[in-house]
Amino acid sequence: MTAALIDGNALSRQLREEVTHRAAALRARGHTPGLAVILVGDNPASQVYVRNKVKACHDTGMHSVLEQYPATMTEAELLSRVEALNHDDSIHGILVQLPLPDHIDAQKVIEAISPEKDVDGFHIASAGALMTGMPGFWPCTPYGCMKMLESINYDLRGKHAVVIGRSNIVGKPMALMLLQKNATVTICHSATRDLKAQTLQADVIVAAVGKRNVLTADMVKPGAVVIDVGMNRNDEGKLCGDVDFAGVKEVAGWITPVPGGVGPMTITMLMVNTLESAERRAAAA
Ligand SMILES: NC(=O)C1=CN([C@@H]2O[C@H](COP(=O)(O)OP(=O)(O)OC[C@H]3O[C@@H](n4cnc5c(N)ncnc54)[C@H](OP(=O)(O)O)[C@@H]3O)[C@@H](O)[C@H]2O)C=CC1
Ligand SMILES: Nc1nc(=O)c2c([nH]1)NC[C@@H]1CN(c3ccc(C(=O)N[C@@H](CCC(=O)O)C(=O)O)cc3)C=[N+]21
Repeated sequence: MTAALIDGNALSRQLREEVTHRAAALRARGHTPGLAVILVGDNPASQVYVRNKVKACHDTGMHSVLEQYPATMTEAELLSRVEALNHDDSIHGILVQLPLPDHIDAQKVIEAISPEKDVDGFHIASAGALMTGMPGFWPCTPYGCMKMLESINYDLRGKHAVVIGRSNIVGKPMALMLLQKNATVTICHSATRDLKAQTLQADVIVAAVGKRNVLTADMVKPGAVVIDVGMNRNDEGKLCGDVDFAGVKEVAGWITPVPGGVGPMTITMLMVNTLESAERRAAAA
């Protein structure tokens, strides 16, 4: 058996087309959606990601500003930039690219972003809204994974979902979203004793660890849905996920590739969140 591919590029194209239409409607009413991206330091991977985000804004007819600062920027300087963007009416979403240099407290910077503009969904208010089922921005990566499940009409009710990883930006919100759709959810992490015993029970597996080959074919129940969030480099320097794709695709029912899976969906959901922020703002104006 060979798994069906869930194509993040194709699904992104489809969703971005809808975003483009809704952004045009807002522009026509004088409310151009705007995203501000702040990058501190010169991490080459971060530079690629932020450029992709700015390009996605351009492609969907949204306004974007990219603010780049040297790694020597102080925390106080960064907080004052965030504060200025909180009050900038042309900006509906603020994203501070992570990781930040060690001398800056990332959580403090995230909490400085106005929750109305927290399109990353990292603010404590956004996390609380997700946990309690209140309206708020959902973190883009797990939100994109949910859209991928939706795209195959997957009914999560009563299914067993295993999330590997418990970070605040991927694993934990992923588990909450699956729970909200009535899955039975298990969260695994570095202290989990027998990962394979857990994943073999799963109808849906989300791997969000950051290590190659965390999930191999012997760990997957035939027909399961496998979503690979990981972004790693293999020995040849090529991008790869947490899943042994070649092996697992022979067992799984559906699988997401890396590249071309969750990565592009993350950027797409950032566009969706920014658009919705602008729509809310326009409705209140
Ligand atoms: N596609 C995309 O758009 C995005 C991709 N990513 C990628 O996803 C991956 C995860 O990111 P992120 O959540 O930020 O990473 P973190 O490093 O914050 O979290 C990794 C998690 O994996 C757990 N873990 C580590 N080793 C094991 C193991 N052997 N078995 C089970 N669990 C383990 C850790 O456990 P513990 O808590 O106990 O330490 C932790 O909870 C990375 O590769 C990252 O690059 C991230 C964001 C967006
Ligand atoms: N405040 C903040 N918000 C984030 O959302 C955020 C962040 N910081 N820091 C880093 C992680 C990582 N991340 C990715 C987004 C897209 C791809 C992506 O588009 N990947 C392409 C390949 C890109 C390439 O070729 O390198 C793919 O998978 O097909 C990857 C990773 C967002 N993150």
